[in-house]
Amino acid sequence: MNQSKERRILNFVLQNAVRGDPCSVMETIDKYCSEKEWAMNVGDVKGVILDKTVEEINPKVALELGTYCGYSAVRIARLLKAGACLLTVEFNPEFAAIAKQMIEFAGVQDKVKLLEGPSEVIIPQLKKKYEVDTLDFVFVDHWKDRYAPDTILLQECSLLRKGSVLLADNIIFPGAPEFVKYIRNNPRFQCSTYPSYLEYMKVQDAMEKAVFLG
Ligand SMILES: CNc1ncnc2c1ncn2[C@@H]1O[C@H](/C=C/CNC(=O)c2cc(-c3ccc(F)cc3)cc(O)c2O)[C@H](F)[C@H]1O
Ligand SMILES: [Mg+2]
Repeated sequence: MNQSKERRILNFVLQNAVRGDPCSVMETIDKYCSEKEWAMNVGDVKGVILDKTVEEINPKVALELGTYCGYSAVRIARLLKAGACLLTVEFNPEFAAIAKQMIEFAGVQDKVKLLEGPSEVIIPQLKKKYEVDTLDFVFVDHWKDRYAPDTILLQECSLLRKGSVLLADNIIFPGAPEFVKYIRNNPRFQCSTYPSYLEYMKVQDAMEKAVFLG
């Protein structure tokens, strides 16, 4: 049966990127997805906003919702200090398998734990099963209609502490209107919007940063 786009992206990385070099993996994915086949990685433009947010927070424990091919997992993990870790959640087995190989090829596997399953199941397991106390940083990039319910679930599971930072992708395109309405009207979050561009396109997009006030 014919290969998936995600499999083609992984193969292009395995054949063209430098093993153990996260930047090389990111650049190679960006090259493939801007020149050959578009894919929904956060990309090299919004990726700089992600980088700056991660560097500012310097998280010990980070969570990502929606691993996809592992581009942003590699992007985040490369910036994590010794002893810090990224938990990334993906429920599509094919994507999870691809992301696992992508993360290992990039050499960041010691900083990343890929949790295969739906966020609504994994989030309530983070404390007991994955020994998480609270999350310092959450990158939200899965189904857009799940951003708000999962933000509520994170609070219900006491996974946010005063100062925890959420960064949500695609606030403009495809958009996450329920999330924006929820988070900007919620006195427990201090929100800021970062206008940018959709990955690999001259289309406006934005990221929303929301700091939990406790
Ligand atoms: C709901 N719970 C989940 N649990 C675990 N993994 C999940 C869950 N939900 C999804 N996943 C997993 O998270 C990923 C989903 C990413 C969704 N991302 C997008 O749709 C998305 C779309 C565009 C886009 C822009 C222009 C255009 F013309 C068409 C599309 C751009 C973007 O940057 C995006 O992030 C993965 F695929 C899915 O299995
Ligand atoms: Mg996205």
